[in-house]
Amino acid sequence: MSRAHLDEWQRRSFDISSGSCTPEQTADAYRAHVLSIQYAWASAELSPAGAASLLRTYSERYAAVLDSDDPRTGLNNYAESALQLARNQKNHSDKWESSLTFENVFNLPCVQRMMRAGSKEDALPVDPVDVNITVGGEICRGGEKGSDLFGPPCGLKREPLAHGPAAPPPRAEMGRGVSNLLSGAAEWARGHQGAPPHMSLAQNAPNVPTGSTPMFTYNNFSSTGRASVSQSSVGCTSGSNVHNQPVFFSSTNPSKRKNFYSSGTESNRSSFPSQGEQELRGRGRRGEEGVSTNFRSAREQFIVDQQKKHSHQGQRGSEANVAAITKKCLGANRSRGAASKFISPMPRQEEVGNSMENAPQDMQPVDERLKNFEPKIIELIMSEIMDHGPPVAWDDIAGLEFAKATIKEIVVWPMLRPDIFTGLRGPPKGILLFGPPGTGKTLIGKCIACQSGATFFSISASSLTSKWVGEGEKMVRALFAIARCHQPAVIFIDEIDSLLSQRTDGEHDSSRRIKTEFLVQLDGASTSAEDRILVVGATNRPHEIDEAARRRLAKRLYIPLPEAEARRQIVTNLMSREKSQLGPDEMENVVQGTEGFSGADMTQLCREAALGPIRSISLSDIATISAEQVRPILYNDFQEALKTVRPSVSSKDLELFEEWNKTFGCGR
Ligand SMILES: Nc1ncnc2c1ncn2[C@@H]1O[C@H](COP(=O)(O)OP(=O)(O)OP(=O)(O)O)[C@@H](O)[C@H]1O
Ligand SMILES: [Mg+2]
Repeated sequence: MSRAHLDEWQRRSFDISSGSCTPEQTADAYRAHVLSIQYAWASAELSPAGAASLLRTYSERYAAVLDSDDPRTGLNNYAESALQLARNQKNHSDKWESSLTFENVFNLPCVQRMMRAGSKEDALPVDPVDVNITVGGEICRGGEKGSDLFGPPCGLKREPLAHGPAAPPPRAEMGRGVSNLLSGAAEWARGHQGAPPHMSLAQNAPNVPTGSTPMFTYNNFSSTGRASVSQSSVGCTSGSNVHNQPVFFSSTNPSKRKNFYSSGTESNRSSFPSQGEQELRGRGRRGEEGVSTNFRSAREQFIVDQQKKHSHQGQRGSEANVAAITKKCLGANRSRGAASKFISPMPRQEEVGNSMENAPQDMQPVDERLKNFEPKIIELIMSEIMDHGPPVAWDDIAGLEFAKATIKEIVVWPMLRPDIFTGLRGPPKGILLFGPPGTGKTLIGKCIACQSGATFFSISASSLTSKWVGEGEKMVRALFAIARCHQPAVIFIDEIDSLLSQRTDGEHDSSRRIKTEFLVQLDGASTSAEDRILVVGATNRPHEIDEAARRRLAKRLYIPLPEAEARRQIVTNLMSREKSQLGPDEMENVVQGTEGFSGADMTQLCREAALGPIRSISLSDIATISAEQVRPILYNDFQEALKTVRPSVSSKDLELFEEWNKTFGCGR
């Protein structure tokens, strides 16, 4: 060990053995010893055996200081010290002071209302019953039974129920906090309005009209069971509003806890509506009262669905409206991410109401052929899958002359002159664009969308397959049905391999059904010969496509890597939009140097080269330099870019595509 290390070691050893150090200092010294040993061992200043022995010794001593129960020599009381420190810290809430005082709390409208209600023996004009509890058929009131659980609000006088109206409690007794005051006032008021004999626990200014039935009753509730009931999710069948808030219940006896949830006489139960009904009624009431409810449990939804199923035809329109209002995102336009807002798949109560009244007529399915489809599916396809995107012209696609000519022949002309393209000249129902990644398949799809004049449905396979079980087939059926209503139509399915991959034994049933449905639709079994619907699929994994699907996608066009001329065109196109100086020879060199590049690789190369002029600016100038002062893109930038941008398609992959093209492709 070096001399400096030894000095340090010595000093710490004295510290430890002197006996005058605090446990913290001793622990620090041991810890420092351990680190020094680790360091010396790592830098080979100590033999492994020596290091191991020292480490063991000092780690044990260090641990002994940490774990010691003796507050004088050990650190085990560190938590206490930490708490002590934390206690001394002021936080924001310490500075907060309530603006409510004993005086002004009586001026609050709700308190005034309660006090008026109490004195008039009227029903309380305040909101809901939050807790209705029968205890063994007796009246259980705070302070009389289970006072710990349903204890009286602090400082409130209790009046027996049998007593007539009494004066409001004195102010001085109500002064221990607003919540106590409110619940206390409610409790007090309850005593004067002839509450039913089964009910006597009110936390939130309850209002229980005579004859109301509690949702839960408790027969065996013991006064010794300690529990705190804040506000409860239990409701009553009266017209009261119900707040869904938790019951916090802790009983020393588990059977009591069970009784809390399950007890209730048969007669009680038989007179109750089912819980589901109650929940629905409760929610219906909430809807009437304008309290928005975003959440529905699966059970509630099931009940609603059942009701819908059995209701009359007129409901269909309202469902359409619901779907129209509940705009969900699917397919390419769906925005995702942490910041994107969650959209519930269910319509909110108020939306249902509004939609029935306000939705325009055109939101409803107009075509007879669509009447068997759920409006929400129709709306999804109509609003999200039809996609026109940014304009792309045929000239924007470099090379690929054969593919472009074929597509024009199949897609564009028949759309323009359906009268000529009949019989044997009729266009195929499906075409497949296949080839290595980044060669322009999706670009062609966008171009068809802009140039064909047809209604264009751009749908990603995932938006069909990721739907709930059973929805996928419906989506496919609806897609074709809608396309039929909007002829001429092109259905473009990017990455079609994920939808129509070969069927295997182990695959999920739902994806198999989607595939089958798609094949049926593609086959035209449910479409007539006159239908002008073209399916265009694009894939870079053609060998994964099911043979049945392959047959139906009759025109299979290979979209190869761009040839020299096409590469030149891509660079020329992109450079024409920038400030660049590339002589003909230099251009030729770039073209020759990019053999095997895809269209996407070429684009990437140009982007990289375009950064060259920026990189040549010094850091101090970058903030101030004007756009005109940035030098043009030069051949040198391409040379530099070529050092980092590599072709993304391997020659082995290329062979596979060529092979597949020879076997199944329709090119020359
Ligand atoms: N022939 C081309 N002409 C002009 N640009 C092209 C061409 N091919 C590719 N590109 C460029 O590459 C980008 C990617 O192309 P595109 O998305 O169409 O590839 P793709 O064949 O669909 O790839 P993938 O199989 O991976 O989906 C395009 O946005 C375009 O900038
Ligand atoms: Mg693509």
